Amino acid sequence: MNALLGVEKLTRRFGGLVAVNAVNIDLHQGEVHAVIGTNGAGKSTLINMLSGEIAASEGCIKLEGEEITTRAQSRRARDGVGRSYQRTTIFPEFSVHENCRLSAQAAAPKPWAIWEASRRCATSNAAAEEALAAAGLSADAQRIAGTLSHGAKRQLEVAMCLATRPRVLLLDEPLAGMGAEETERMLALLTQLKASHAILLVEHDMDAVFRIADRITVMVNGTVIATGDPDSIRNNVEVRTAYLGEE
Ligand SMILES: Nc1ncnc2c1ncn2[C@@H]1O[C@H](COP(=O)(O)OP(=O)(O)OP(=O)(O)O)[C@@H](O)[C@H]1O
Repeated sequence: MNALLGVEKLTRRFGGLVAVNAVNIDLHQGEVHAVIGTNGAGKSTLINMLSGEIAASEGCIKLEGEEITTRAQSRRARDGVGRSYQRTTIFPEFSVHENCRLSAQAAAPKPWAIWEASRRCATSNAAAEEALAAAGLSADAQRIAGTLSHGAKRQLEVAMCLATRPRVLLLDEPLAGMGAEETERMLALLTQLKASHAILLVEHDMDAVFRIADRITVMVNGTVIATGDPDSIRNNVEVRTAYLGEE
């Protein structure tokens, strides 16, 4: 099966530091592909290059076989690459629904075309409602976003990403700071979403990663040292030594 998002030899340098070094990674619809690694391994830099937030120094990114390496972030979002952030990015004074609608509108082909506002609004409203339903937040649509629990805020971020109708979801630590129950809810959501999306998951919660991931890529100092299913990664001697801290 062809990758929805394919990455070849992707590299990013910051001055003399090679933060991401010739990384190859394939994301397929129907799979949660987790990227793990110690602090500073290059995981966020990798996501930032895939979403178009920062430019690659070298290498190639293809969406359904078409090269998008130098495409602007806004265009990538329209083309189906959606992302969530490590830190909460919601507007706390706005309702849950408004947060999603704004996200949908920002990803619309002409977000600045105010003379088309009502038509755009209808489209964005529909996208927001669909996204809230998918994320299990419909009942909270009219709540002020800032009053949600931490876990529900992270779910809202995923919903905001879904409101842009992506095919690829790039999720940067969606479980950070969550309690056990919130974690379960998010894992159930990701399991449901993978049927129709390719998901890249950067996450420090190893129990969750090994439970939910179909494929795991391990990075150390910018370089991929292993990729495989959870069992092969668990039993990989290099990974156990370099990352899981075993001799
Ligand atoms: N804008 C930047 N300028 C200079 N160096 C940077 C920049 N962004 C990241 N780095 C460096 O690149 C390396 C990789 O950082 P990155 O944030 O991608 O790691 P990470 O695996 O996401 O870490 P964490 O798990 O702590 O979030 C680190 O050494 C970091 O200090």
